[in-house]
Amino acid sequence: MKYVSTRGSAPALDFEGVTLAGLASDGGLYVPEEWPRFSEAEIAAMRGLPYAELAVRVMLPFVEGSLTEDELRGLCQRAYGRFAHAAVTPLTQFDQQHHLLELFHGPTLAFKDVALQLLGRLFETFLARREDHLTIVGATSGDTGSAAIDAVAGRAGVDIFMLHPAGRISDVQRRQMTTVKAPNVYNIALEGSFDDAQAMVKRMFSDGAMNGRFHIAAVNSINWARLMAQVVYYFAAALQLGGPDRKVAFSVPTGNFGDVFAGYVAAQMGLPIERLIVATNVNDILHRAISSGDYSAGTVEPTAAPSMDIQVSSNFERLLFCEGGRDGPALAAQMQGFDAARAMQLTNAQREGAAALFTSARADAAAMNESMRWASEACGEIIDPHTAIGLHAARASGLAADIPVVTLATAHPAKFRDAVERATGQRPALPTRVGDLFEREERYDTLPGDYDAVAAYVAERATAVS
Ligand SMILES: Cc1ncc(COP(=O)(O)O)c(C=O)c1O
Ligand SMILES: N[C@@H](CCOP(=O)(O)O)C(=O)O
Repeated sequence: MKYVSTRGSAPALDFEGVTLAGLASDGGLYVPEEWPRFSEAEIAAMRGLPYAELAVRVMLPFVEGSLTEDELRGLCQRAYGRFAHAAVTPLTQFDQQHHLLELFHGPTLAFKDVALQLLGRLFETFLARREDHLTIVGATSGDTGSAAIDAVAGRAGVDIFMLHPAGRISDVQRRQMTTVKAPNVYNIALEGSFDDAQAMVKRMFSDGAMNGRFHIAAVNSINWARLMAQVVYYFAAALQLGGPDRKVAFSVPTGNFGDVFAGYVAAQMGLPIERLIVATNVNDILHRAISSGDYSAGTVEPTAAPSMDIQVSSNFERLLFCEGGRDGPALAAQMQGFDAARAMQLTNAQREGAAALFTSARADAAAMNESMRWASEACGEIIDPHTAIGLHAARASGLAADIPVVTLATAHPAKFRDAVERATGQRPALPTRVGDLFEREERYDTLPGDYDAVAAYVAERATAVS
């Protein structure tokens, strides 16, 4: 399997190459040269498989040439062995039509664990084959950071520098990162928004001075391996609800467009999907882009669903590439225009291509709170604010009653206890697997929103490879 950059001028790489590269050298994102496709019979034969085995079946075509089936199986068994639920991503039911895919049974209580538990092990496997040292630089609005740190803390050959927007994530999210003591973990509270942090991470990949000395690597969803692992749970849910004989819709709380793009990949691989609903909070650039073609970034507004407080959504570029005729140079020009103006219009092909599978909805604070209350009062389920936004969009979707709609539950409600308590009057308890989070000492540095300050901080602490 070869991977190409969305901007057309970086070299094509194999799976090992893209996993270690993160962002492509031309600033683009890697996507498979073509989508592997399963027949209906092949998908039907996946019914009833344990999660780790399903993961092997779904991901094998993507790792071809870099991992054997047995190597992939060993990695999946170890990664998913750490989940607190035997089904890894269990499905529960709200009512006749609506279902909840619980993605928060991993060590750090959010869907990010599904991919990052695997990615940490992929790094370890590939590093064992070469003399190298990775300097992971990541940006987080709260959940990627803790999942990535859990996945690589204490591992040889890796340092991780994680930037979060100072004061804009929940106390549980912050402590899950800043109380980790491993010497290879560096937490930076950045004065600015998640978008500022993400822009700095991308800039570091194209900074010759940093790249020349360090092997900069990515744990954000710019790294293809993140999305690949997330494709699996779309298959898991659809198979339980009658797929491939029956179409299923998914409602996905969205920020960086990674999770919902994984659903798009599942559809390209042959999984019958009726609709992918892109659910945003008031930081609604993706809702505007899908509904009217207007991709223009405003100022980030802090909300009670902070992990989705994102305006510049990195994986949207992957969709624009795939639905815009896979024309790298044209997309590079379009993205340069966006970088300069922070605004662009989708082309007709991009709009129409997206409209074939995606719809969107936006939830403000009132809608989000009403959704948490409905789940609690009508169904006895406590859900987190991000999931509530997905559920709001699912219930507003107007899909025919015989189409099952699965809302992705992207975080455990205890990660956002204050917001959940405000909406429902109930304060979710932290699961015992996160231990004595509030007794542990925190360790992090605060830096100004200035690229040079962040680059100097990393350069002083990272391990040079040349
Ligand atoms: C809890 C939670 N829900 C939803 C999202 C949005 O996912 P994505 O960025 O893949 O669209 C995030 C962060 O990205 C998150 O942490
Ligand atoms: N919501 C995310 C933001 C980063 O997204 P990623 O999927 O690109 O890593 C977070 O929790 O950090």
